[in-house]
Amino acid sequence: MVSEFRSGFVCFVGRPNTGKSTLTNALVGSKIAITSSRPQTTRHAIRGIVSRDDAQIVLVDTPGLHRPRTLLGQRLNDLVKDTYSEVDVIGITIPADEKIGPGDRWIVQQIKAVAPRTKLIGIVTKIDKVSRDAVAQQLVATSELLGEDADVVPVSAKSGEQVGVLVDLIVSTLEPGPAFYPDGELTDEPEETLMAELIREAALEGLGDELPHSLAVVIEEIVPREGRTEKQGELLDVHAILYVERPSQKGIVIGKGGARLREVGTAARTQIERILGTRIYFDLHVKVAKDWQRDPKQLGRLGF
Ligand SMILES: Nc1nc2c(ncn2[C@@H]2O[C@H](COP(=O)(O)OP(=O)(O)OP(=O)(O)O)[C@@H](O)[C@H]2O)c(=O)[nH]1
Repeated sequence: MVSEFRSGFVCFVGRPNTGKSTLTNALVGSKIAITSSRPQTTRHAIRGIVSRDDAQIVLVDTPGLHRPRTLLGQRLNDLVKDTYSEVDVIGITIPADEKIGPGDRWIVQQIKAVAPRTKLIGIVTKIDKVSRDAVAQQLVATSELLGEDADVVPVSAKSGEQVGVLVDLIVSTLEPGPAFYPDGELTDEPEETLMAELIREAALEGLGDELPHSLAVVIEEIVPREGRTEKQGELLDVHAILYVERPSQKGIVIGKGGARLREVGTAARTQIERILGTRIYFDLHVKVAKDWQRDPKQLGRLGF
């Protein structure tokens, strides 16, 4: 019997340095863990996609949860908590080589309070760093921390040991559902797609239903700015075109005196700089591509 296709959203949560990023990369494989598309169900960045014949796991990024000291910290935490209740599975990362402490307990408490129905998996990371006995002890401690309902799995993202077991476990906890990304592939040009998608998202922000299917963004060129000193850091000049279907839509996207387009650029730039860690200068243009939605050649050119 062929089992039903399963899919869902997963995020890794844990104290800093517990191996979340390394694990993400190990799961996603060589294709780097940046991608662009954000499905409707979550407002948070996708870090990677694990695609198999029988399942698709979408790894969602969350900034870390911190003990809030400021109002801004509180707001950030609220955002993170939204993610906890939106995802299907939360993997709590506990390093094998460090004792479970108040920081771990606080995170688990928060998650259980905010997202009581989200499935938890305890992931004991970095098992290559300690003895088998120490791993076993940490598994027991993690199980006590999370409660009986939670599965606990040991893994080394570095050696790859148990990575497949973790994927199997995650898949087994997901509900039947479709692949969110049809071919399951991450693009070979993740940065371009990411930029295009974030610009598109920013341009659609706050607009009604009319525009969404009529807007495509093409990154024409990414050019490193010359003459930057090491101290200034890299700056990328990014030339992008926003294609709309009708002249009336062009006005909407550009806004009065270009105000809206500038906002779009700023919003997308802020996000992209955060994700890529590189400064960006956007040169955005809006063009009308008549009836492109019905023209297969145009569609192809625009990456649809
Ligand atoms: N030996 C070993 N080291 C690991 C493993 N996974 C991660 N590390 C190391 O642990 C450190 C932290 O790993 P990250 O993946 O950056 O941890 P993180 O949880 O994403 O950290 P933050 O981004 O600070 O939250 C890095 O130096 C990794 O190389 C592992 O399986 N084995």
